[in-house]
Amino acid sequence: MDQISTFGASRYAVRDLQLFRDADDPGVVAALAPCAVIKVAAGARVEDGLRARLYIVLSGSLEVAPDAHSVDDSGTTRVLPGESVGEQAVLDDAVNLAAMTALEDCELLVIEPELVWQLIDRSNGLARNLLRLLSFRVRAANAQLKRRQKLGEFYRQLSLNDGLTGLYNRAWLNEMLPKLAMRARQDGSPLSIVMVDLDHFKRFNDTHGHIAGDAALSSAAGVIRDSLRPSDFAVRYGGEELMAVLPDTPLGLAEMVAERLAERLRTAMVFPDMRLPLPHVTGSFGVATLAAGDDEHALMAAADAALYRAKQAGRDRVSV
Ligand SMILES: Nc1nc2c(ncn2[C@@H]2O[C@H](COP(=O)(O)OP(=O)(O)OP(=O)(O)O)[C@@H](O)[C@H]2O)c(=O)[nH]1
Repeated sequence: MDQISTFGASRYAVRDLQLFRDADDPGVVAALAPCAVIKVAAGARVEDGLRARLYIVLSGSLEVAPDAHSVDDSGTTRVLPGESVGEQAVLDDAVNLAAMTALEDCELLVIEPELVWQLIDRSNGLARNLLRLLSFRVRAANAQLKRRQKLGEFYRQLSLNDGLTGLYNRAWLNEMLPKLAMRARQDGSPLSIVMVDLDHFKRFNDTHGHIAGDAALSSAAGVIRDSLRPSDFAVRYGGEELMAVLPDTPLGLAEMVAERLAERLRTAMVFPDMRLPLPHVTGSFGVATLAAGDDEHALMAAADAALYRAKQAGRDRVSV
């Protein structure tokens, strides 16, 4: 990163610099003449020290990562001849955290911050160009932020869904059931749940293999998902334990929903592949409704107790 010349003695002209477009009056040209032109070899970092400076690429190209501490390289920009980097750090007098690396041998014009301010005072054209550039940068940063938010939301959704069945998972239940219970208490609306435990599933796995077991689980999950209203939720909260969460649903209606699920499960097909039809699986169902003054733990315990009764009574049935 050696100084090889001054701008005035170099082969470059002020009109080629984007920031100085329509702002190349003789005063500006004279002020820029003593500024350093440096050479940076391909692959080398532009070492800015602790002082922000304005750099304008005269030849070659730079890659700029927004923050030298950032680990991901999404959001890096390529700065081409005539374009500048570092103007924001100069304006707010901050240390330039951007990591600048030469993509090929480069020549850069270096403008010290004091001179940038003097030039802004002197040239309306430069001030206008700077404002335009900053406005463009703000828009680009906002767009990137939006993209990241969307990506974050995508991964959040992913973390709340079960990979095998696509149903909501235990993390979802832990986050959402307390909220649904609180809303039900506040609104005075009934909240019911139906716990489903597949019957003799260990035997099914042992007889037909784990892959067939996975297919049976997916089939059962599909039955639940496809049988509910859009406002209900289907959850896989354990290995072979599924649940329907039914807001605004009193106990009697929840029991009917459970009966419908039991019936559909009895007849649902399980196909791990097209050559091997498998026996149907059945489930035991425990239904409960949030009682006045109770919380989600009491609701889960009530449904669990009902499920236990369904198992004890011979499985493949609904208990309240
Ligand atoms: N294939 C498959 N099996 C699972 C999965 N998660 C849990 N299981 C199996 O589910 C079985 C549950 O067995 P148990 O809890 O003993 O109950 P069960 O055999 O269904 O008997 P009952 O509940 O009393 O009717 C175990 O063998 C688990 O390995 C899964 O993701 N895929």
